[in-house]
Amino acid sequence: MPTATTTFDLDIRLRVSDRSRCFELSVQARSDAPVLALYGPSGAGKSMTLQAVAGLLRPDQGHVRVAGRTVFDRQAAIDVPAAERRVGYLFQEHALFPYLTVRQNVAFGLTRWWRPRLRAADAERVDALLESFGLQALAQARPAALSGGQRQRVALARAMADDPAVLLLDEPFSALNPSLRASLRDEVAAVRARWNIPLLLITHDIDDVAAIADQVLVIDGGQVLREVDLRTGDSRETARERLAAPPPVVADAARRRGLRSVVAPQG
Ligand SMILES: Nc1ncnc2c1ncn2[C@@H]1O[C@H](COP(=O)(O)OP(=O)(O)OP(=O)(O)O)[C@@H](O)[C@H]1O
Repeated sequence: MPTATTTFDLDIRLRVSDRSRCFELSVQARSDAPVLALYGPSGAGKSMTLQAVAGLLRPDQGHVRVAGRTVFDRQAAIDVPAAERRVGYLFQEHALFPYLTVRQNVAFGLTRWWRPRLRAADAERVDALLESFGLQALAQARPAALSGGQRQRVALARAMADDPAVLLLDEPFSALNPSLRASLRDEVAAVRARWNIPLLLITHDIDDVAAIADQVLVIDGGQVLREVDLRTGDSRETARERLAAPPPVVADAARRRGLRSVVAPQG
């Protein structure tokens, strides 16, 4: 059973269809890992899962509990709006507002259309984030004038502005030059440690998983096929081989028994 403060307690069931195709998502997971990764190929259902956690997509059935708080429960008719979930979201392309300065981008989530000026406490937090992310000198710059790494730092600072309980990262490194990826993975890991905030990361890149994940849910066809805990037993290299192995046929049955157990690798 999950504890009252389990970081992620997910039971997300959702069916989407258009005229020619239909996709069923059924993801059940519980985790207290500092960095949880959903790892799988294109079309596996990773983004849908992340969107359901963020409140950008409403499941048909199930529940979403984040840091001990129920933000969605179909049966209990709970559906907390995205803006009130205390979930920071780092988008794939970082999605910075091109006409806003770095400071305005970071502050964006703290302003409202009826209150465009920052409150004093919020302004202090924005300044602290700019300092913490080494962005003070760039505060008045626009995104077009920044490097890929600097843009990621702005996006991370913006995601942290509203004091989230968790951070969701959607393929955070895929838009970056390969030579930057390694250092930015380190940077994300450092941010996580500095702010002591749990991360849920989706990726199709095994190098991301090997570099920063503590626990991995291997997902394909809308289901979790295997769970691997990188903190126990094997070295990261061995775990990497296990993640690359074909999915075990017993995975589905094991998943139904409860995802806290690590499903043994086959082959
Ligand atoms: N309205 C829809 N009707 C039918 N299928 C859909 C619909 N919307 C999304 N899908 C399918 O759902 C599946 C899961 O999509 P999702 O975006 O979650 O995948 P993903 O694992 O994040 O992939 P990627 O890494 O490419 O972003 C995909 O196969 C997608 O084509």
